[in-house]
Amino acid sequence: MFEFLSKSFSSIFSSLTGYGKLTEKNIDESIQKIKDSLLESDVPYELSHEFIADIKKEVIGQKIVSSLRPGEQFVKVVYDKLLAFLGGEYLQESFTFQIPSTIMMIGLQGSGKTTSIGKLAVFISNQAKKRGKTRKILCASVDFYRPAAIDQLEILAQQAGIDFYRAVATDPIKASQEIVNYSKQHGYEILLFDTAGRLHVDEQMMTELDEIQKVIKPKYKFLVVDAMIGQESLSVAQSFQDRIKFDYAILSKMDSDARAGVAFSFRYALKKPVLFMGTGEKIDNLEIFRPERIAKRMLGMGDILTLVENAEEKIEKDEKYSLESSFRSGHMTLEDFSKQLSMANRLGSISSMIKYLPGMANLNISSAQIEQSEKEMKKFRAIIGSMTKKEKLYPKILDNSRKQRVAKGAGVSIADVAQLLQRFEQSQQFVKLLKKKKYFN
Ligand SMILES: Nc1nc2c(ncn2[C@@H]2O[C@H](COP(=O)(O)OP(=O)(O)OP(=O)(O)O)[C@@H](O)[C@H]2O)c(=O)[nH]1
Repeated sequence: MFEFLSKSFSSIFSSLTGYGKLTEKNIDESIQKIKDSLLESDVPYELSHEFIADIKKEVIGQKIVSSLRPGEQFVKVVYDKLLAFLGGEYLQESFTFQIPSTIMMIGLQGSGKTTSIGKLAVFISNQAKKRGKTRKILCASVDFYRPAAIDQLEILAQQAGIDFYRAVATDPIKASQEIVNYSKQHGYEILLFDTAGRLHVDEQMMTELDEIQKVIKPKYKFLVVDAMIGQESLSVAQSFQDRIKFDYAILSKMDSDARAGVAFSFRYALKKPVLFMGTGEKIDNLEIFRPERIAKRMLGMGDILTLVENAEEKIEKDEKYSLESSFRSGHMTLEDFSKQLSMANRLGSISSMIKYLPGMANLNISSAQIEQSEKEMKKFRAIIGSMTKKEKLYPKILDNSRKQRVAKGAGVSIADVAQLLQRFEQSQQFVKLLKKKKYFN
């Protein structure tokens, strides 16, 4: 999703860092490259132009700070501007829903409203759990337009472990009142309310949504926007804003190969914060939209923190293992390595992890290479699984006969065992390097 921008941004910045000072000529070249990459990633022309004009104004009028090299100073200007575009004053690190509240989902058909209800339910439940609480959450739908939509919500509610109510009335307005009454009577703290979308912005849909909101009086109105439809989603969002007004947006399908244009433009164009982004079809594929982190990802600075958080969410408490701690300490044993491999397995594919790592956007890793690495990872886990605890702690004791035993146990060749040990050694070097570079200080 963000790789496209980061690739061109990182190439600009590495070319600029070579210069002793910023001249108007090399600034112009770099600025043109940024503009091209914005346009290619589907940012509307006027927005790209505005972004670039601001940067130029700032860089040219700026004195070079002595502690920064010119290239670094340029990066800083772009980063600050990017941050303002992505989030401005709204730089949320977390978000808590008020209790009680009704959350209304609006958006075009297929934008991801129903899926996002399941994801929000999991998000709210997990947040409460962290504080030792449980939340009474109900979901319901008035999507009588697409017959399977209500059944889909019922299935999602089961997966998310929340309650579901099917209204008896089949008129959207009457059903809305019925759902609100049911929710109040049963003391629900959160009501997640799904509405019908249409394939295009449509007057009938807007009128219906407006009537519904008058009945249910939502505390939060979320517009769900499919990031895959690109620039057009901005005008769709504007239509919803004009007629219904929404409080926040959720950008869904950010895992797709959609270009980053919507993420870049939404906040600035609509003057409404993006609160979450959907990063997959599964119920836990929801991330808070954190402008700082996204700006860094766009600039190719990676996002280890998000990776660590994903890991922490997915790993059971008793076996919780922090990737960060071995990175911080600069030490890693084979046991750590093995835990990281199984954690990576639970986190998803290597390809989905790679985008979080600094500098990776530049590497041009092919899907064949990723597939190969995934196979290797499986093999490595089997090999480590065949080792004794002592061997895992002190791999140096693995002489030929031990290696043979381990290979046999894992059903691999002795060369595979040697390869694993070599990889482990490289990872150790990498972790030491991170420590040395004070990556985490
Ligand atoms: N890859 C990916 N797929 C998603 C994401 N969010 C939703 N989807 C998929 O998009 C499709 C449409 O999602 P729905 O939640 O049914 O969309 P909706 O807005 O409720 O659609 P209607 O009920 O028809 O109005 C489904 O196949 C979802 O699995 C996401 O973040 N990533």
